[in-house]
Amino acid sequence: MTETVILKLGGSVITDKSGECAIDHARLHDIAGHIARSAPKLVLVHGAGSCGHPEARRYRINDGLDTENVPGVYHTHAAVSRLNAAVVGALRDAGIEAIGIHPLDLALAEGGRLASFETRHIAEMTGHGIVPVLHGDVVMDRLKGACIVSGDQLVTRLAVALGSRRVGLATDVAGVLQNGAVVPRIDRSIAETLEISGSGNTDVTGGMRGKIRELLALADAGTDSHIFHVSKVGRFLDGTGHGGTIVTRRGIP
Ligand SMILES: Nc1ncnc2c1ncn2[C@@H]1O[C@H](COP(=O)(O)OP(=O)(O)OP(=O)(O)O)[C@@H](O)[C@H]1O
Ligand SMILES: C=C(C)CCOP(=O)(O)O
Repeated sequence: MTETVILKLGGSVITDKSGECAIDHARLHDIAGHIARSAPKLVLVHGAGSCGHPEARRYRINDGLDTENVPGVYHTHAAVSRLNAAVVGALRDAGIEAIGIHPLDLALAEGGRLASFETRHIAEMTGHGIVPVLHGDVVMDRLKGACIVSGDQLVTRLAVALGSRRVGLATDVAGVLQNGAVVPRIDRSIAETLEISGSGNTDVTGGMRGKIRELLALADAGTDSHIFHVSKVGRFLDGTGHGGTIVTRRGIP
């Protein structure tokens, strides 16, 4: 059986993160072309960038719901759903049988972590050549009312649920950087020695630090993952070198 590839497109690479829901349609067109050419069995996840992070921050979604911020559930979800429609549209224009899936509809969190997340229909879809396109989202939370679940958290959950061993995250940097140079492999002990911080733009899910936390947990569960510059999506899909970082459980061999 063909292996399922999980690819996350960072919000920073499909939107202009300094603006307000500024979608980079040219970039989406380019990425869709790479996916169409390599035609993997694929689950796509994307981040929110400027379509969701500004709303999540404005309505303080990660503080939990109170009497003031309930409308933020709608506004945050609407913003990232707009981006999801654009991603699905670009893929479909490239001839890919893509369909949008919204975590708000099928997930429940507890204290910011996914407590339940239905994935069986996603496996069915990939078996029929459909590319499900999920995204970081606002999700109802049994302890906080609501929270933001990042695309990075979804990636790790999907990889475990679908048994995927090919997990890639395309972002706006060449990989995890130390003094401007890519660190080719990191495990938990190496990560502790690096300066890994948040994003330079509005980001409520921890930027690169949040990403590495999720991916180290995935590595602990036995699956390595790859972080690379978005210009290397085609190379990741083809299995050729992407020049980025591999997050792994093992140290440098
Ligand atoms: N050591 C580091 N190496 C690389 N990037 C780092 C590092 N520390 C912090 N960063 C920041 O992390 C950013 C990437 O994380 P970010 O969350 O913005 O990416 P994304 O996944 O593309 O976006 P989104 O969360 O919207 O999906 C980089 O642009 C950089 O500013
Ligand atoms: C802010 C929202 C709605 C989702 C965040 O997902 P991420 O961009 O993958 O961190």
